[in-house]
Amino acid sequence: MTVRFSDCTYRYKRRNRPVLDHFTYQIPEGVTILLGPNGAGKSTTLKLATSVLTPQSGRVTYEGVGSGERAYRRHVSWMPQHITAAPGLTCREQVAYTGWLKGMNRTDAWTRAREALALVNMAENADKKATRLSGGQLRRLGVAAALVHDCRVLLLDEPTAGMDPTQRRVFRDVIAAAAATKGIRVLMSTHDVADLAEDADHVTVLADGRIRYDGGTTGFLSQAPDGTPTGRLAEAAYTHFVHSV
Ligand SMILES: Nc1ncnc2c1ncn2[C@@H]1O[C@H](COP(=O)(O)OP(=O)(O)OP(=O)(O)O)[C@@H](O)[C@H]1O
Repeated sequence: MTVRFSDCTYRYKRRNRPVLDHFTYQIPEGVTILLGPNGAGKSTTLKLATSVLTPQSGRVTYEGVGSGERAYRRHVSWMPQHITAAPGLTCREQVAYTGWLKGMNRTDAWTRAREALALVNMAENADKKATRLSGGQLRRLGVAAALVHDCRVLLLDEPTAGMDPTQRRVFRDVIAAAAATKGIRVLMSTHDVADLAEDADHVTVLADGRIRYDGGTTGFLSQAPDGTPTGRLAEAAYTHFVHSV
């Protein structure tokens, strides 16, 4: 049960070339990182999957439900790039409020907000004002808000941008644990090739709107040239797929 792109073409207004041209893809199981150079089409792909954009031709579906339908958004959730702390609300209130906006009743939203915060290691901050969180904590609050209802697919567009290495590690551990606990699929774009590829289950590399690699992390790393130092395998494999095809 996943999000599928079937023969999708998307072109921005006033651009001759489509960003995605007859693009077919499905979000794999577990945690997938979406890599690609600037302008490759990662954000466009994620925006189509979130239903913010609609393809001019082709379809984006979850189990046959089109991305424009209300039911689609029950299964597919996303974290915005910029999380805003709601003034005056505690973390639990902010997450519960999101649940309520998504159609949950107040009691369920309140209970599930506590569970979602625990899932992202924020239980101890439940009663803290959201405006007092650090940047890394605020993104985890964003993940809790995205997970407050029972979604099956979670989309994240460069969620670790601007984080320091420690925050990045905490964040991706949280995502991996949440994905495993809830059995959801996660698609996460990133430029942090070096330290993320080794943690993901799956890697998709996009360049010029085309998929250059879509497979397991081990297969991805194995494409690094012989003799590449261990710490640089992901970067070397990425360079191979982006520049040699
Ligand atoms: N609103 C828009 N209007 C016109 N062109 C756009 C718009 N948004 C993106 N583009 C163009 O579409 C192409 C793909 O952009 P997209 O943001 O999907 O790439 P990306 O892989 O996410 O890039 P980055 O890594 O820089 O965020 C780029 O050439 C970009 O300039």
